[in-house]
Amino acid sequence: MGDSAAPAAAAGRLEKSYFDVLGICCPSEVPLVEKLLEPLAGVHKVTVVVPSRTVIVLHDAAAISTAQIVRKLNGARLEASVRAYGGAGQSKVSNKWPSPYVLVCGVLLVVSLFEHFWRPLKWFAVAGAAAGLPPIVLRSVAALRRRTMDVNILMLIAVAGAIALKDYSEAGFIVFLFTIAEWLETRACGKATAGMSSLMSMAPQNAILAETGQVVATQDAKINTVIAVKAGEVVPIDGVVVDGRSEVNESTLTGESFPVSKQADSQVWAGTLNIDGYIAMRTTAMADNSAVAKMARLVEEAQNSRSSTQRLIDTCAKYYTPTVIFMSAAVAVIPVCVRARNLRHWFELALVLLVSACPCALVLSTPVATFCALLRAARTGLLIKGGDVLESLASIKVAAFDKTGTITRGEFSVEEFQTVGERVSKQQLIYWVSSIESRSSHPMASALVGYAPSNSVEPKSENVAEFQIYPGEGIYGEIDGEGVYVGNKRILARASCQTVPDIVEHMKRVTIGYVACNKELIGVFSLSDSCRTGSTEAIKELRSLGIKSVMLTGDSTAAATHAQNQLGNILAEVHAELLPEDKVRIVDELKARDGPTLMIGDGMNDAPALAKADVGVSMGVSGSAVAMETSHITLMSNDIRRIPKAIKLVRRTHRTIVVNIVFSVTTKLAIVALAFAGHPLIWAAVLADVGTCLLVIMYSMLLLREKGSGKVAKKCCASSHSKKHEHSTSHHHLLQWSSA
Ligand SMILES: Nc1ncnc2c1ncn2[C@@H]1O[C@H](COP(=O)(O)OP(=O)(O)OP(=O)(O)O)[C@@H](O)[C@H]1O
Ligand SMILES: [Mg+2]
Ligand SMILES: [Zn+2]
Repeated sequence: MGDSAAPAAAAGRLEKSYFDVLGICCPSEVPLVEKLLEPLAGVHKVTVVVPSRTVIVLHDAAAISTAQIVRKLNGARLEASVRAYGGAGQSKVSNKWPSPYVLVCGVLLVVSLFEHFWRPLKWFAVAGAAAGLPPIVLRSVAALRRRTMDVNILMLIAVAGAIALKDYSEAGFIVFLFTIAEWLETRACGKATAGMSSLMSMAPQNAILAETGQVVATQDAKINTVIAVKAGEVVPIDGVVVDGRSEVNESTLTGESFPVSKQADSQVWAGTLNIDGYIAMRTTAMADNSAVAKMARLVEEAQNSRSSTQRLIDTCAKYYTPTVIFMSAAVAVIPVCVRARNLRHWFELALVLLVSACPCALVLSTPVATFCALLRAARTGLLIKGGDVLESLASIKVAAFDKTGTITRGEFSVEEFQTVGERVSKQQLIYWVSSIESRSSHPMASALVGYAPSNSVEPKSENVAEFQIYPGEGIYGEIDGEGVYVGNKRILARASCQTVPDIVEHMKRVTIGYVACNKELIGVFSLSDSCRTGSTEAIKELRSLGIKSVMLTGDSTAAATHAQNQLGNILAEVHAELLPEDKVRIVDELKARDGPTLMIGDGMNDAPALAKADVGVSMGVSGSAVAMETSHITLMSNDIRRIPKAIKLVRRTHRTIVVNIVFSVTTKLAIVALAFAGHPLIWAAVLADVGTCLLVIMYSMLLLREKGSGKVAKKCCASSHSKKHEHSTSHHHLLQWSSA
């Protein structure tokens, strides 16, 4: 909400409000809602999310209030209500029973079934139809006033036609089927809506100030406010712990339910649960900008980016309805003009065609499935940014992984640290390196900064001047009046340093860093990192899905090969010593050679490659906002096993959509074919229309259900144990440098 408000602040306060609109039963109501709201003064943008029956309105709060919008929608019998930020979904619960209209209609219809015993009972069917009609009539009138054709009007014509043909029980059945199916659809969609709103209401609405104990609205809390979170409470805003320690369950964000321990300086996220212990935390974002709020916004916006399949369907539907209505009119009128025999038959055929003009099941086939898949993915800690991404993800052939921070943990430890030559003492070298590195956010930097205190050195980033980053090489900074370069072999060339040392055998497994000053090598260090738990599993699973995995890294060939060995040589290709632009080039080559390519990176200097790939996945909830926005998918947890899972989910979604489309098209065709073949059954046409709609929704909902879940084996990759062993032995070696 805050985001969208910012640019238009001058035009008054723009607000994004959510409305639950139960009356949206068919995509054909979308234009109705748009036509209703868009002309209103103060309304800037209207978004209709059919699967969750939500209308999102961007409006100027000063010019038009939410109450006015609700009144407008309810004027068209759309059963709208405001959804409060946080407190969503209650209105859905009241839908346990169908409306009294439907119930009365049903009872009267059952009574009329006994007309064979007593003829006058047939009038009960008419009464039943009349009982169920009022909501349909009111909505038809509303639609007519807006000059939009909608399903209510089609149904009304069908009922009128059936009565004109003196087919009273048919009329009653049409009304009953239509209204009961509508209720069932609402109920079915309720689950999806509830899931969506639980995503939006994960963070509590109030926060407690740590100093005064005062309760304030989360939305009003400023950045750098210290708030208190007691055991059992949900963290209201993103922030950093300043005091206390506790275990936090982050499953709402990451989908992983094991507790994460937090102490001073740990980051905590809004929407996560403080299990035990009291923490005081300093907020680092406004409530609207917390990771969870962004996540909810992204899922909701994903609705707007329609896949190509859906665009195709929408275009077809646009021509389909008028064509069929025109045909139906022709079938009704022409026989009358040519004085054909059996006018009744032609009239029935016309009515069947008319009812079949509603393409709702086909139009719903993609968005409901997409919606459920996006929601399901979000619940397991995977933010997918649009329906179109689902489609590309389903056809991925190659997965390119960044190494540091993606396949490996990105948590380096300093193995060895040595001076070269006599220019500086080890203490001074550590001081220089750690101070310069404290300006960098590279995963290696934090290891080097953390190495200083253990050698009784305090890094001073304020003493560094002219700091510079050379992507894929290293960094430069001036300290104590000296220009110091830290980085890989490439940085030595930049530092015009002649001496390139040989590397001894045991060093070939690790990442080596060089320190140069005044065209001279003054130090070397080695860092090691280990593979993430589950990297091997993830890559194996991808292979079983027919997807080839490759590694793209800026690190040395030695370190890359070592990681490949740790993984048991399951990567099809390893490319090392790459600059960010090399990664882009290789992604391009992979796309041309092997097909649709997925790129997974930690988003820092991988951003161009992520953007180039067909699907870019960025890692981590802590990833910068930019990374989250440029990638197509954000992995909220760092578990890359979510990738093969996501691919399975989207492939399943793809199958669901195909089934939906085939099913809804064939039923419609069958009914029309049957009618032309001499069996124009109006009630069957209505049943086919509302029934397929309902089945499409329910079938898509199955995507929300877990399939063989909850069994994420917490297996450690076997090689990580042997790796630890190697570390301890390598400490005993001394570096032998053959520098001149
Ligand atoms: N701040 C830094 N301090 C020391 N060395 C650095 C620093 N930044 C980069 N380097 C060196 O440059 C190399 C390439 O860096 P780059 O960020 O492109 O890749 P990476 O993130 O280490 O690896 P990957 O591409 O697998 O994520 C690193 O392996 C490291 O040797
Ligand atoms: Mg990286
Ligand atoms: Zn329909």
